[in-house]
Amino acid sequence: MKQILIATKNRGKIAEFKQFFATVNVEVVSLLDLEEPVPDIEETGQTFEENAALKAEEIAQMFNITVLADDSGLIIDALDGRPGIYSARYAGEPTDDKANIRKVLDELVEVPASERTARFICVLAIATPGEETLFYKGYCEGTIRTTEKGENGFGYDPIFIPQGYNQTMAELSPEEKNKISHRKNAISQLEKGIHSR
Ligand SMILES: O=c1nc[nH]c2c1ncn2[C@H]1C[C@H](O)[C@@H](COP(=O)(O)OP(=O)(O)OP(=O)(O)O)O1
Ligand SMILES: [Mg+2]
Repeated sequence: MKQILIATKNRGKIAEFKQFFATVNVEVVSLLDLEEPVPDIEETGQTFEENAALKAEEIAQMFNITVLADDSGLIIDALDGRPGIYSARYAGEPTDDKANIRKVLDELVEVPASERTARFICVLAIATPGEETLFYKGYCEGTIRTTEKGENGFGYDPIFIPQGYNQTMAELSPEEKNKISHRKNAISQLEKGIHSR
């Protein structure tokens, strides 16, 4: 079976990529599967693209193979786009999903339902040594609840209601999330060969 190395340590992302790539018979290998642990890559970029490229290119160089990386996050209009590229470390490091959710909900306490619009973004970077890195982008529009709900998924899923739904992303089954998510939409661009830069 063909394999793809994905430069991530996020178990939520890994589970989703396993589902996507199973449909085309590609086995997903992540940084958690390697015998030699790789150090965390510092996400020093100012954009999702820069951080996705940092992760993909560093691991591609390390193993001299093609590598896929995912940099993603939540963009909230009422917070001027925050947490944005800081989504994972919004409440500090090490990353704590529940603390991140609490911080977002605290910052939105005064914000009425009609102004709680947001979107998830996913930028995929594919790096091959000696070649130009390719980027694919996907979004998922929605709104932010005032409390958490649901146990599935990861990250900000328990407070994000996708447009057209009345459940949170964390109440959807993995299959349902994978039909509408920002990650799915980025993968679709990849499959169609529509790179964003
Ligand atoms: O589908 C999602 N559902 C809920 N939350 C999500 C999703 N997708 C990204 N997110 C949040 C989680 C994390 O707070 C940040 C990603 O940060 P990001 O640096 O790309 O990933 P990460 O540090 O968890 O793993 P890694 O860098 O090893 O791939 O956005
Ligand atoms: Mg990260």
